[in-house]
Amino acid sequence: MEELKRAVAREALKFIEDDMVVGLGTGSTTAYFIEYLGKLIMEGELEDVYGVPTSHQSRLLAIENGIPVVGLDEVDAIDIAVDGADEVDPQMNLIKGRGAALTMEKIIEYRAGTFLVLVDEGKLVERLGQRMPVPIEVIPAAWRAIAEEIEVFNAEAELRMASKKDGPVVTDNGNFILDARFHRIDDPLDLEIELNNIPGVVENGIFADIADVVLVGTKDGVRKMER
Ligand SMILES: O=C[C@H](O)[C@H](O)[C@H](O)COP(=O)(O)O
Repeated sequence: MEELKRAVAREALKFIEDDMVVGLGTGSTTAYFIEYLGKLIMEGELEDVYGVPTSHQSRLLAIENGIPVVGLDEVDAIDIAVDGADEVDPQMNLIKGRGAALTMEKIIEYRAGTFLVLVDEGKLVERLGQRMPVPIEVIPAAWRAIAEEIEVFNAEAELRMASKKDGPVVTDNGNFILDARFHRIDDPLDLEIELNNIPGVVENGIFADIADVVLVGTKDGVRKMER
């Protein structure tokens, strides 16, 4: 599994050129990409490349690996964003947010000229929600009211609890995460919009219609899905 992640991360380097501003995703797959990108920059193979992190994790990793980091409000545009995903359907709609970084990820990836997704073949599903719940970032005071409201969508939502801290996971933005299991997601784009209409929802982990290229690591090599 780790080898498949490394393979897609290496392949993603082919999309990076001098003078690019690169959105740096969050998670274990992107961590390899950040490591390899840093190496190319440090060796002088790539020049004037800047990274815009999507989380504390990617910011720390970028600094550690020698990638110059800038904030979203310091750049005119993002040329490409590179990130992992938790599920990918045949239309390249995604579920993201296992690492609770979905809000900043979506803000940056929505604005990128190209959004490149890196997954292993185990993440491919026929229908979103088949394996993973949809993470929803919520304002803390509203978590219970939103969890109840989500039942209208034929789903059960659970407050995500932390493992190395007592109590709930707190996102980089100071909010809580609800993990919502939907019985069936027929229209990802529609559900993404509907969930964001609930007051107190900051963002949700359905990324419909924004991925441009998906690199899939398989035992037989890296496969490319494209719009
Ligand atoms: O919040 C986390 C992100 O959406 C990750 O990009 C996603 O969970 C994939 O992570 P990994 O590459 O570790 O499977």
